[in-house]
Amino acid sequence: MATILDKILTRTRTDLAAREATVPQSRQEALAATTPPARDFTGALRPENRDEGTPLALIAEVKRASPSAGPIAEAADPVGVATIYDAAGAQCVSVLTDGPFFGGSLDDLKAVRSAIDRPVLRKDFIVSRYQLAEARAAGADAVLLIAECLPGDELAVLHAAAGEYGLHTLIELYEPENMPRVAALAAAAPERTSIGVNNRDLRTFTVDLEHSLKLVADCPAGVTFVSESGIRTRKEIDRLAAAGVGAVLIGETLMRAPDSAAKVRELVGG
Ligand SMILES: O=P(O)(O)OC[C@@H](O)[C@@H](O)c1c[nH]c2ccccc12
Repeated sequence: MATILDKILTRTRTDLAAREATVPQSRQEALAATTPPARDFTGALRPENRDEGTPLALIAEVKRASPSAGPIAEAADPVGVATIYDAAGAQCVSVLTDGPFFGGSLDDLKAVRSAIDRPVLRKDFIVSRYQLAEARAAGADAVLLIAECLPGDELAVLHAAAGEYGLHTLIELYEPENMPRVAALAAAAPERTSIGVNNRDLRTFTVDLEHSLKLVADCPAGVTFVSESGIRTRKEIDRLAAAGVGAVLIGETLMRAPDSAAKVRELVGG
């Protein structure tokens, strides 16, 4: 049975081919080369760059909709949301740029990047070098690479290519069997790589925080471990922090909060 991830990847490849036919790779490369340097996404998550008493770092996500939740905040203004995250003290901002399944766009990312001074992550399903050039050309400071989407040496190839563009990488995994190759890549480039474990099983959409609590033990020293998805309460965050989780990636809880600044402070405030 085709999982949601299979469906997303099929669509991603179709849309990518269309973009490549309109704006050639060479053009994206040229745009990327003239984009102001990337901000230090990986460094921003480190403990020395957080206020005293903050349990861990926050990557706050701009997310209008998702396959698991349906519409979340379809009319949300990405710049307005990101500005609130920034002012409330999130260390980094993640912007979904997938259109068909998450209602996002590269224009959202561009607008957010120029409105705030925090590092910005392009959250998408990256399967080719073209998308890396495109990310940097749009101003992204970091990209998500998903181990389950990049079998064999594809993950290592794109991770190296991201480095060439000056992009930092958040490497995500769900399947524990992917941890060894993810950990090896991160340990070899800890200044530009973090590891994220998704708590959401993309086959069933079930969320289980225990998933990252189990895998944090396998994170190499000096690499920030990010727990992703389904995080709702300060209690959960304190528990993750106590287990050695260095950062959390939160979308839905913040997007749905009537006062997202207050929610940021409640979740990660000192
Ligand atoms: O909205 P949540 O449950 O807080 O989750 C955020 C983030 O972890 C989730 O959006 C996500 C994690 N990995 C992904 C990969 C692609 C798209 C989205 C995601």
